[in-house]
Amino acid sequence: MSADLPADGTTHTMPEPTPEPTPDSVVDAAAAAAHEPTSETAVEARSELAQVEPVVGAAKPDAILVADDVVRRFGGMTAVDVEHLEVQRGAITALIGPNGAGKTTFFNLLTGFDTPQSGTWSFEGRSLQGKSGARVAKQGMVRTFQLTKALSRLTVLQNMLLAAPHNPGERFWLSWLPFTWKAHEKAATEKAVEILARFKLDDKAGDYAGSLSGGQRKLLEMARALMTDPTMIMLDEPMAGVNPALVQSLLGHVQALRDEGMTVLFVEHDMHAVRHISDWVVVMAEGRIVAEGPPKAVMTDQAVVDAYLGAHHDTDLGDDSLLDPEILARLEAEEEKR
Ligand SMILES: Nc1ncnc2c1ncn2[C@@H]1O[C@H](COP(=O)(O)OP(=O)(O)OP(=O)(O)O)[C@@H](O)[C@H]1O
Repeated sequence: MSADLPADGTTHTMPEPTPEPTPDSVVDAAAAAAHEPTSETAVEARSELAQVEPVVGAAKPDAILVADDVVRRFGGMTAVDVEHLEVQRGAITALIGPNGAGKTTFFNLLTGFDTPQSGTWSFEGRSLQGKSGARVAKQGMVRTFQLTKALSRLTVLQNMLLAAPHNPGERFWLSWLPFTWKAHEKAATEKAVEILARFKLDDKAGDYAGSLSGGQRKLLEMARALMTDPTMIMLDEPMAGVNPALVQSLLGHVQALRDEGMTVLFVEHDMHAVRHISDWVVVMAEGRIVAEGPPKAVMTDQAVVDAYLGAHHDTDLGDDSLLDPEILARLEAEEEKR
């Protein structure tokens, strides 16, 4: 992780232009949204989750992340009080809830960017308690960061290289051996360009990250995380501030990660972004998990409706107008198949 990243996991964003929808982004979205699972893990995860009872704290057949009694208080206020959560391997799990529900705090705790008053949690059977964000990432659980001011002054490629693991240039004694870091830099650059191409950002490699549109920044955040070949990717509000045309493309990219066998957990407060792509939805309100289950079941759960309506009366539980009708039809057809 870069020293430029804030230690407390907070984020800073710069004002950004809203890009016009382009035919390319829509075509790209259509291709991505039509993506069918290609990994056995993803197919298995789906069918295993279909057998799980949608109750809070439900055991998962193949849990990759397990959290118990995680409590975080700020002064007298309890921001997070999660009794038990299991996240299924190979699936997309959405952590949703109204503003102030404790999602970001819980996310920061799990990824080593904040410390709870109590609690235990483990990833692939190994405890993550007390481990720093960098150690958590080394174990294969990698989170995205919103572009900080410092990172936006670097080029897209420099951002990617900063995220590369085991950069020998960072180690004093290795920095004296040019052949070591040159070979590493070459390999890292090739990998970065390959990942950027996947997100159609390769032609932006030399541009300042701060010049990217909202949607392109989100893609760069995902691309950076992939530099470490994670087993599980944790996305921090992947759709926030993104132009509707690119939302579809982003959803497709998130699905593609899952369909290649990665486990995805993402935090989002907007329901519409969640219901078409998630295999499982976990809902937080006032620090606690109030519901979990498949998207359809969760959206009609009274505790969820109450939590959202209690937090803001004008919350829209699913604005499909953000989705292109053709993409929406495909997503709905996929949902039906599940
Ligand atoms: N560093 C902090 N100091 C004091 N209170 C905090 C701190 N961080 C979060 N909180 C409080 O904890 C509660 C949960 O906040 P959190 O940001 O985790 O919610 P959230 O569900 O992510 O909300 P949003 O969707 O608005 O981002 C809120 O009441 C918030 O004000």
